[in-house]
Amino acid sequence: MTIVPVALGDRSYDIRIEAGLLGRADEALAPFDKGRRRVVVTDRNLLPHLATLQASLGASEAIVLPPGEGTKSWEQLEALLDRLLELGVERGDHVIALGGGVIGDLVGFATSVLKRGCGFVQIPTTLLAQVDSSVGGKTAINTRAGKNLVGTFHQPAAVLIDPRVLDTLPARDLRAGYAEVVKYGLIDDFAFFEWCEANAAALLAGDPAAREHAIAHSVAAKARIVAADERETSGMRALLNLGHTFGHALEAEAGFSDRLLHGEGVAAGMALAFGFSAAKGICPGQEAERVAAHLAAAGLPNGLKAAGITASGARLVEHMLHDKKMSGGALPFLLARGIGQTYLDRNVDLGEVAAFLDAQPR
Ligand SMILES: NC(=O)c1ccc[n+]([C@@H]2O[C@H](COP(=O)([O-])OP(=O)(O)OC[C@H]3O[C@@H](n4cnc5c(N)ncnc54)[C@H](O)[C@@H]3O)[C@@H](O)[C@H]2O)c1
Ligand SMILES: O=C(O)C(=O)C[C@@H](O)[C@H](O)[C@H](O)COP(=O)(O)O
Ligand SMILES: [Zn+2]
Repeated sequence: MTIVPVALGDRSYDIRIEAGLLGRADEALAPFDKGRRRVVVTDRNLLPHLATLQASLGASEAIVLPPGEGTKSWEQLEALLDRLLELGVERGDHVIALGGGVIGDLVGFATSVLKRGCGFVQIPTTLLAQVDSSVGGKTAINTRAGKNLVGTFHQPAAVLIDPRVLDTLPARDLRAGYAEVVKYGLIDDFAFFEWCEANAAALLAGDPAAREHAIAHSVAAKARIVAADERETSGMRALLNLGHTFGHALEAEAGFSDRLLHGEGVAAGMALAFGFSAAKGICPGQEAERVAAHLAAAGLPNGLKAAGITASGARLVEHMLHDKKMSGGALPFLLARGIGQTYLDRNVDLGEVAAFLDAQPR
C-alpha cells in the first residue's frame, strides 16, 4: 500500500493506492467519515465496480449517470443536485464519486454547492482520474462557451485508488489517461519522461508494477504542486495546464464528444506546445520531435491531423479566448525550453499562435 499526503492545512487528505482497495473501501473510509451516510455516484459503465463497492460498504444508495463528457453539463448537475436533496444528504455525509474524471468533476462541483458544501470522496476508476483529476480539488462542468468554465475548488476528504479496476478500462481510455502521466515528465521531470519512454508499452499492456509506479509518481507530483499553489494563483499550478490551452480548443472544436477525448486533446496540445516552442526557437527542435514521437508510439494524437481537427488557426484561437488563464486581455501560455523545462510565458502573441496552427498539416 502507498499513501501520498496532500498537505493543505485543514483541507489536507491522503491518497491511498492499493490493489483490491475497492473491495475494502468500508475499512478505508471508516477512520474519517465516522459512520456517516454514504451515497455513491457513478456512471452506467461501472456497474460491476459499483457492486464490489456496495458489497464492501453494506447498503449504500447509488445514483447512476450516463457516461461521457456530455455528463459535465448544467442538466446533469441540476438532476444530480435534485436527487441528492431528495435523498436528504447532509453536510457531514460523504458523497462518493466512483468513476473517471467526468464523474469526479461533476460530483466535486455538486458537493461544493450542495447545502453550501458537503463532504465527498474520490474513488477514481480511469487512469486519467487515478493520476490527475481525483487529486487537487478542481471541479467543473462545461458550458456553451467552453471547457470547465463553471466550477469551484473543493477538495475531497480522501482519494482511494485501486489500480486493479483499470483491468476493465477500454484501451482508448487507458491511452488517453497516459497523456496526463507523461505530462508530469514533460513539465519538470526529465528522468520520469525517460521512465515513460522505457515503460509506456508495459503500462499500456496492463503491467501492474508499471501501472502502480506511474500512478504513485504522478499523484506525488500533483500533490506537491497543489500543496504549493492550491488555487492556481502563483503560476505554479498553471504548469499542470501544459497542452491544455491548445487541447481544450481542440476538444471544443470536436464538440466535447468522444470524437476527441480529453487526454487525446491534451496529447495533441502538448505536441503543439512543444512544436510552437521549437518554432519560436525556445526549445531544441529534436526535443519537440522526441515528444511527438513518444506520443505517437503510445497511440496518442500528436498534432492537428492526428487529432482529426481541420479548423483554422483563427478559429482555434477564438476558443482559446475563453481560457481561464486569460488576464488583462492576454493569454499566458505553457511553453517549454526542453523536456522537463515547462514555464508560463506571458508574452505570447495570439496572431503568432494562429499562424503556427495554420502552418500545421491537416
Ligand atoms: N479536475 C481535474 O483536475 C481534472 C484533471 C484532468 C481531467 N479532468 C477532466 O476529466 C475528464 C476526463 O476523464 P476520463 O478520461 O476519466 O473520462 P470519463 O470519466 O469519461 O471516463 C472514460 C470512460 O471510461 C469509462 N470507465 C471509467 N472507468 C472504467 C473502468 N474501470 N472500466 C470500464 N470503463 C470505465 C467511463 O464510463 C467512460 O465511458 C474531462 O472532463 C477532463 O476535463 C479533470
Ligand atoms: O489540476 C490542475 O490544475 C490541472 O490543470 C489538471 C488538468 O489535467 C485538468 O484537465 C484541469 O481540469 C484543467 O484545468 P482548467 O483550469 O484548465 O480547467
Ligand atoms: Zn487535463
